[in-house]
Amino acid sequence: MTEMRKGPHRPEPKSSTKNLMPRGTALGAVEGVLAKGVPLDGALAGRPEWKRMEPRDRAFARAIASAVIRRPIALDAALMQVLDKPLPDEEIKAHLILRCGAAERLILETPAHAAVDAWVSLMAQDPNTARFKNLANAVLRRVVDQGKGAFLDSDPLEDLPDWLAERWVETYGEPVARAIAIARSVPPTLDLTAKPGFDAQSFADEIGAKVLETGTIRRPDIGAVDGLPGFEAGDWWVQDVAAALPARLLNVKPGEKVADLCAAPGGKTLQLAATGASVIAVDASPKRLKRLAENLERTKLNAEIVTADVADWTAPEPMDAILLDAPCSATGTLRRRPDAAWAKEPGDIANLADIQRRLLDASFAQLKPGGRLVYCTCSLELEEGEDQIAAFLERTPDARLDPVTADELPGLKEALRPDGAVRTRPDMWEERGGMDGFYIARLVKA
Ligand SMILES: C[S@@+](CC[C@H](N)C(=O)[O-])C[C@H]1O[C@@H](n2cnc3c(N)ncnc32)[C@H](O)[C@@H]1O
Repeated sequence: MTEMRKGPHRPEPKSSTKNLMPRGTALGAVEGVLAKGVPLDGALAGRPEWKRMEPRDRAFARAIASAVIRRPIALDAALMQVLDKPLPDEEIKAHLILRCGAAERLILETPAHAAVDAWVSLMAQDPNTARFKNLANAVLRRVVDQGKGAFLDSDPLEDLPDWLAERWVETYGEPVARAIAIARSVPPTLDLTAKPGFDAQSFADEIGAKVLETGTIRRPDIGAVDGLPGFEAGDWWVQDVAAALPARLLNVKPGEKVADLCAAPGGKTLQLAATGASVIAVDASPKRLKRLAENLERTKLNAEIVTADVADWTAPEPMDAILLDAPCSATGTLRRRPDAAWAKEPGDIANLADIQRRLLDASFAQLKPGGRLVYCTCSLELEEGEDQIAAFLERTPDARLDPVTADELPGLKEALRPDGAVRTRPDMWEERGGMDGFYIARLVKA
């Protein structure tokens, strides 16, 4: 997913005023996400005009929509400094237009002369909102001067669905929960994993990036990934710094028989295949496996692809090593997918934990004695991580935790739990742009 950030990679709207199409697209998408829980990608691509839009306008629409979805309540706090009273509850569309306009002014920092007329026109176009057009004009002209303080003071925890914010406060305590919410409130970095032997430092210098201690190449701006040098050659792939850890911690050696379970779209399969191991990639989704196959082709790496439910899959022979990246609530990735917060419900977590339990038992059964399994989820919820593994160890006498050591996590000791499992959080490496929240445990079979 690409999205606009401030700085040199920021796509500007094609004309300074009245560029209505991308703004109208953003408005429709925000409505889909916040009111109906539709994923942002689907809400944007589902707009009839999407196919006709130029990449620049698409990026602009996505940037506005993402900005609103990250900070809806903070934007309301700013608007309330200018409005005499809130809009009536039923004026959903007018409210969303004000939020979108305020996001452009306050977050994307579009000057009033380039943004306000367009939002006033969108307000005027719809007979249901037309009577708010003068209000929109006045509010969006003044929202920076009068509302910026309230925007900056607003608590990012309030921009999350209540049940999720409450959960994080209960699990991690309020200061950490707030730090996680702050990490979600700004656009993420571009993180790349390179093939072994690739000159990551020269590449990083070329694209204005840094090589982090764990080997990930990180650039502050996402920009257009397929335009970067080395994309066609398949020298690297997009992968969050924390998402790159599980495959590394499996310590795969050339020639080993390795299964990547729940593999698609394949970031971790590529890492495993690049070690020279013999890799089987299993996933239940043919559509996602197609992307995995394309990724293997682009990077010129090899893995056997199997379409199957991991709960029913039997390995052709006992495996030396297994990576299980189980389906999860993905609450650790909300800084990359801020819209996903509205697509979840509290009950999802118990259902997913149940699926993870079954997949974990089935996966462990495919290991040879002495084999190792890395279990991971990109979730911040204990039921999908710490609690899941504690229960597994209790019911599985031939399993033990193989503690990860501090030198396996260069620069990231804070992610090491006392028991040797790993817990990353979006607020870790905050000054460098954070990371996805992952739980990772390495298990060994007796
Ligand atoms: C977290 S994603 C995997 C991401 C992937 N490992 C990567 O690094 O690109 C979870 C995957 O599990 C797959 N999945 C969900 N339930 C499954 C099941 N019962 N059997 C096999 N795959 C399943 C989904 O299709 C999805 O691709």
